[in-house]
Amino acid sequence: MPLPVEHPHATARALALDIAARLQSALAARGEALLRVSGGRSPVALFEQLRAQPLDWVRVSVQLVDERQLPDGHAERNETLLRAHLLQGPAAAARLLPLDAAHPAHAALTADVTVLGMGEDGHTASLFPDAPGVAEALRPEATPGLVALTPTQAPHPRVSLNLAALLNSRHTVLSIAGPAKWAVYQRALQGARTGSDTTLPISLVLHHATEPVAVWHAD
Ligand SMILES: O=C(O)[C@H](O)[C@@H](O)[C@H](O)[C@H](O)COP(=O)(O)O
Repeated sequence: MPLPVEHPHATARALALDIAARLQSALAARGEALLRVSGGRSPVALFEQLRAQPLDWVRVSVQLVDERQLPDGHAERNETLLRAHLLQGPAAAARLLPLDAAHPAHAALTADVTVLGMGEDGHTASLFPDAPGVAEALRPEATPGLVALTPTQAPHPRVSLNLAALLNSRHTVLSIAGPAKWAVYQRALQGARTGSDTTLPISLVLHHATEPVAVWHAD
């Protein structure tokens, strides 16, 4: 397991600049780029910094790592958040790849950058430790794909990329804020050193990543 690279006292602007530089390199190398992002509440500031970056957005695809199973346009859908805060201004030209069973190939793509969030229960994307069926979704050797999961402690049934799909990324960012999430990350890192901690799904990302995960921690 490569040790994570930690960025303490992180700002949304510094993370946006780092991500934009990586997308720019991908565009230069391959002519297109895939950015995977999380939903939840935390990424709004990042999205607003990122959308203003001078990239050739028309060649950038964006995909969520998870979605709440709610009607289109619902305020609690991650896509609604993404459209309101990232796919605006220059970034409105980016292509949003749907995250649904009708497009299984999208879940198997290699991302250039994946931005993960984390809950205080150690979940990432919608891989909640208490969700029935999560063990299969957390098998690193599973075929990269989409899973349907229903957490018991969080609202809404979800669809999520499985661990194998999340790991399919040239660069992985874990973006967290506040002391409580920092403490959970520290526990997950401890577990990642042994590889046995399936109670904190983020620990498995840290353990199985083949490149160092970049941990951006805002105070
Ligand atoms: O749909 C979701 O809920 C997310 O993708 C999820 O994995 C999120 O990143 C964490 O729950 C952190 O969420 P907050 O940013 O709201 O704390």
